[in-house]
Amino acid sequence: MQHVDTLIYAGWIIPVVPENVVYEQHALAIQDGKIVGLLPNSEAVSRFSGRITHRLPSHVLIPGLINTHTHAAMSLLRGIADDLPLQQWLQTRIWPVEQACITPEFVADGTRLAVAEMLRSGVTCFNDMYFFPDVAGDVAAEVGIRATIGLIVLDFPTAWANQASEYLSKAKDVYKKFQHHPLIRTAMAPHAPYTVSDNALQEASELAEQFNIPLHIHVHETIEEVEAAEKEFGERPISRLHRLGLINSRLIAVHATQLQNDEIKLFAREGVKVAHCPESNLKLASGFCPVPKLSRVNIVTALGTDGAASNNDLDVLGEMRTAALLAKGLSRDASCVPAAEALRMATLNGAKALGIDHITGSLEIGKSADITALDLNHLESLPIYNILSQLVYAIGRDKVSDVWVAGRHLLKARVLTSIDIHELQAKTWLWRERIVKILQKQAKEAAQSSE
Ligand SMILES: CSC[C@H]1O[C@@H](n2cnc3c(O)ncnc32)[C@H](O)[C@@H]1O
Ligand SMILES: [Zn+2]
Repeated sequence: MQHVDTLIYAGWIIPVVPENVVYEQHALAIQDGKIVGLLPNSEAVSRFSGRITHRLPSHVLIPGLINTHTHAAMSLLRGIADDLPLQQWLQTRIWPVEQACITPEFVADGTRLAVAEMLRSGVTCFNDMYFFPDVAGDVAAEVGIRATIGLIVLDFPTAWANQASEYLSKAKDVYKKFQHHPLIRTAMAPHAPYTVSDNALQEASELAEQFNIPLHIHVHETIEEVEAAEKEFGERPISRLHRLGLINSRLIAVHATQLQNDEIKLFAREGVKVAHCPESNLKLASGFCPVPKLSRVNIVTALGTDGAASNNDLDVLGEMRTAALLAKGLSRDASCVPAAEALRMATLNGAKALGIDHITGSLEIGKSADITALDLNHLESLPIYNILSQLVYAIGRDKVSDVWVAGRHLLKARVLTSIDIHELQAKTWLWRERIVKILQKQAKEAAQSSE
């Protein structure tokens, strides 16, 4: 009999690795934050005794979901600008507000709000890109969620830095700050080809190489982005990134809605990973990432929500469903992105994109106990013939009951254990008041300048 920290008896376990396997009546044993046993309940009873034991007979355990692209703190901007295309949304609505309200406090409170939402949606890891990445990393560490924090680079001044050289020097500091943290990693995060110069892109790429971390960038998000680059530089952004040395296996290409066949071949050859954000792309009418073509050539495609100001939620379970339905609808092939592939995109592929698939992304012995439990004993999720079908096509994030990150129970029967939600709600209401004032002032100024 082996004594372990936690033993979870479950109705079903979908480990993701091996592929297309569903274990019924199985248990997970956890010691020191890692999975040390995955075996039938009947055997677990005599092999393990848990200091804490959970009996979840109507639940399915899956690897914690991974949000491969978000701007966490933008949760505080949810709903301030809807029904606009990307550039209008960014330039006329989002950037002016960000210019007026971004502070370390905004990022701390916004990131905590996002983390609370993500944990309650079954997300155990997120890949962030936002101002004050040091603060976002501190919040993630304090709550106990796994995160890759984007070391942002832009070519214009913001509250975080004044010019590319300052962004790059702060990137080094933030990288060092989290270098040895067990849950927090970093990635270089130049915002997009249209906001970062050749020099800064190259330097960001060199730092990614030096630090051995991913490089995360919005690219080919819309046809307008590609056409503007062709007009201005006579070159498509991916070709420019290739010329500058950024097209390699560290690259997480976010959105990638405009891909020619030669670009897909290039991505496949170089091992580029794609972060597909179907709901943000739909809402901003940005276009469609060619997921079936990418999977045909084995490009790792993961899922992201983007920020809550363009999505407008951080629901990766919802993205799985949208990704599967969108791929089928666009290809007119119902077999495209089957449920198991959608789940792999939201788990293992996210871990692969972030270079942490040796740690997380599947429920395997030796990996971190990053686990999401969903309770299926509800009218909306019965009867159960096919658990994967239920997970991807039928249920919503409200069925997420429990979440563990590195064995730590962060969501217990839908209650967050490391966030004071009353304080968080109060702070969010205060931010709403401040942001409404900013919006009113900006609307007044816009009206005056158009008179
Ligand atoms: C450098 S901090 C991140 C920066 O990105 C902006 N942003 C949010 N969503 C998108 C998107 O879909 N495409 C491009 N840029 C986006 C965000 O507002 C911050 O300014
Ligand atoms: Zn984004």
